Amino acid sequence: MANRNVPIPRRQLYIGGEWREPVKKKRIPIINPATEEIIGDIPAATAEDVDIAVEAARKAIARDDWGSTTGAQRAKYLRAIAAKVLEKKSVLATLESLDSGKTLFESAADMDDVAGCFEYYADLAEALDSRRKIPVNLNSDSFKTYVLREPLGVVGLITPWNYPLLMAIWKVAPALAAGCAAILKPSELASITCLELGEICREIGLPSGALNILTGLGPEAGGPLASHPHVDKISFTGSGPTGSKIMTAAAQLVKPVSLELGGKSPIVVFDDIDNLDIAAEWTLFGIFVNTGQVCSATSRLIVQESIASAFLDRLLKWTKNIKISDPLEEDCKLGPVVSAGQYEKVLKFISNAKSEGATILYGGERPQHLKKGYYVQPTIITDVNTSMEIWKEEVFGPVLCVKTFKTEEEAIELANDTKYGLAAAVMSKDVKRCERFTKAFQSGIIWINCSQPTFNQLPWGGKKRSGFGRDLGEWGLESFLNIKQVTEYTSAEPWAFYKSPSKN
Ligand SMILES: NC(=O)C1=CN([C@@H]2O[C@H](COP(=O)(O)OP(=O)(O)OC[C@H]3O[C@@H](n4cnc5c(N)ncnc54)[C@H](O)[C@@H]3O)[C@@H](O)[C@H]2O)C=CC1
Ligand SMILES: C[N+](C)(C)CCCC(=O)O
Ligand code: NA
Repeated sequence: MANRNVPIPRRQLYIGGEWREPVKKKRIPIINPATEEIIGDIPAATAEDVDIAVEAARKAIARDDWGSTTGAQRAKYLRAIAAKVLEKKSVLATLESLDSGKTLFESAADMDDVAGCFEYYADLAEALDSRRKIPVNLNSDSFKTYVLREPLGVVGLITPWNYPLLMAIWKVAPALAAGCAAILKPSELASITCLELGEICREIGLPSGALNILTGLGPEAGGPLASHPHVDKISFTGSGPTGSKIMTAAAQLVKPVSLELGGKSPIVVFDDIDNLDIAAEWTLFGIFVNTGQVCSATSRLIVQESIASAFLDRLLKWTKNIKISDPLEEDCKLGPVVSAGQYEKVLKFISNAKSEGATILYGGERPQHLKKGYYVQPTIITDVNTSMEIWKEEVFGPVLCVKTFKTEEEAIELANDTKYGLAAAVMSKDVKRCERFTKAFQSGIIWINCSQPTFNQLPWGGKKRSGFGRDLGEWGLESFLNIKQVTEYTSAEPWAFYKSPSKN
């Protein structure tokens, strides 16, 4: 087992390049979901701190050392952060696991992804220098013009607990690459690694105020950020109801938002697959990785009737093989869910499914061998119909529900039978069929013969109730840029729209 005695640093808010005690001096306990113990605390920002942070961010933009940087200069900062993340990888990964319950293997992989994301946006920041000013030919003798891409300004980044540092970095890295000044508000359920990012920024000498980190409760710290008149954009990842509140607050000021809001994504498995085990493993990974707390989790298995019983049989064998333990234990593949609230919520979804007439084929309870911690067995639910809660609502836990189909048309209808539209997966060796599904799926992310692999280069986001806007790729950078057209009258002749008074 990894060292669980990694000390939890006691931090303050990171504002204007310094650690600063919250104005109201409040703190929130940190709970380790594997032990239910309080292992430290984080500062709790309120509206007063949001004001100070917004001011620090505005100053950063007004100062040459941040506001006048080239993309190449910002790329140096981003690469320095990436290098520090890798240098501190083992401590950061342990802290992430202690805070969120994520397996140590996954936390370590997240830290690699965090560093990779900073490096990717460092490249894009450099490329921005040559694409900052785009000439546009007007075919006009009287006008010349160009289009500028500039930083949008001060941006608020409100992020969830399921990938505490990684989800923050998906927004922080492009915001800094674009030249914005950012205020990050991570989730109160898992903020440790985001505060450590503050220490990294201090160590590498990121200009003060370019990134500010305000931990605290959603309504108390996130709310004032979303409604702040001097915050130019909010980028949010989290639940639908909170996304809707943020959009409502932002709408009062016509502040742009981008929202990434979970889903109930389908995985469709056809009987033409060559290898049941390969398909079974992807299906499992799609719902049990990170204990199912993934917005893009493929939580609805739609399997062709002809192979359903053989496939479920295989799924069960693989599921029974999943090691459930303290996330710091060697080879742990399923840790606890993040909090007591999430634990209750997941178990309630399971009991509601039972009372609505579904069958708990496997799991559904807390594992017998773990007396403490917010553990839930990997759970597979069958005899599901489309009016049940378990078919319709996002569980955000290790719970897969299963339906069978006969025809391709039926499979498409079931796949799209959801208010969400984040991701969708199809498993088939028929290339044409996979193309038909790619077109038919109503979502932003399509996986063919896999589920969940994610790349920095590719746009991440959904449609329908899964939100709008895209993180990652060039789209993630665009969302932090303002597009400015510059038009110049170059003719020596008068405009001659009005009658000239000198001709009276
Ligand atoms: N799509 C996704 O990636 C995620 C989905 N969820 C789903 O949401 C459920 C609730 O989890 P929560 O942690 O409560 O998610 P949440 O959506 O409430 O929290 C996400 C972020 O929003 C902040 N926030 C909360 N209320 C706010 C407000 N009024 N104004 C501004 N910011 C606010 C939170 O502090 C956190 O930083 C989960 O059970 C899960 O089903 C949760 C986290 C991530
Ligand atoms: C694809 N993965 C698992 C790396 C990240 C999913 C991000 C999310 O839950 O929003
Ligand atoms: Na925690």
